[in-house]
Amino acid sequence: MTPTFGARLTSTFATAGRLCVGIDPHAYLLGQWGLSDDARGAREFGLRVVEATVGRAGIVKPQVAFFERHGSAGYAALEAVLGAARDAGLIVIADVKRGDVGTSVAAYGEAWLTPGSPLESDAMTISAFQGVGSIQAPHDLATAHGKGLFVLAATSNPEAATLQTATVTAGPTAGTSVAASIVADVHDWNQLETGLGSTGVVIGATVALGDYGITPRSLAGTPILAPGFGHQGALVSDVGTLFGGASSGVIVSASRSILAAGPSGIDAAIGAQSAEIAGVFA
Ligand SMILES: O=C(O)c1cc(=O)[nH]c(=O)n1[C@@H]1O[C@H](COP(=O)(O)O)[C@@H](O)[C@H]1O
Repeated sequence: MTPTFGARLTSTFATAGRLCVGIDPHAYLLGQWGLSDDARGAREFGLRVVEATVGRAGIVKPQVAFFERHGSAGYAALEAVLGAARDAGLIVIADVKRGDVGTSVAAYGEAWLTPGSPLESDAMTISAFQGVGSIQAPHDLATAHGKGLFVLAATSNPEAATLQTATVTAGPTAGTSVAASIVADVHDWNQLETGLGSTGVVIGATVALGDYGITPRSLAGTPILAPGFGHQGALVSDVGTLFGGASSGVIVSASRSILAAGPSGIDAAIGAQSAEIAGVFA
């Protein structure tokens, strides 16, 4: 039987740690790396990051936007990077942040989570701001194939707080914040699994859970993709303060702070970041 995504994540935490290396080929980074700002540059950049991650961390997160900038050639580059990462045994989280009415988001799920699809990944980021019910089809598809979802809840960008702390006025989660409501619905899904579930949430390491009314207990069994470390200012040493009892589900995600090391320094940068995280979680 195919292992669940939650089970794969649990064993990756044990064997390779919980660093997620973001693959974000910003134009300025391609320049710093001596690469062209085109699909070929993005491909070489992505493949080099994958190579550097193998043996030093277990998870990568290609940010699809930086490949999409280059059109269809960028997508071909992305396919090569996704394939190389999956062939190397890394967990690949496609950072696509898709969201739409259910029938359309179902097709997004098929694109990123169907085994054998050109863009096959192990998990995708997804938006439930059209209602958690709108992502039921990708959830079911993910479950069927041992894949995962990471649902945006409390994102790292400061301008998101006004909307994400707004109060839900109807339904079973009435009275909670939008972010806490999403966390609660995801928690319900994960109760159907034992151990770490396969549906995660995205909670920025730059936010305070209390400001959103999110309790560590409501995150039990839910993987947490936590971007915001490094360039956006969050410190790995603060994980315990930020996530408390929910820390065991945290994936520490960083992109620019690692990628800025350049092609010759990236191996050491990933190794050092992994070691720091291992020290904090020891
Ligand atoms: O889903 C994400 O990964 C994400 C969610 C969020 O709330 N904030 C956030 O920064 N991200 C992504 O995480 C990465 C952060 O990059 P750095 O700030 O360079 O580490 C980018 O690819 C963002 O798109």
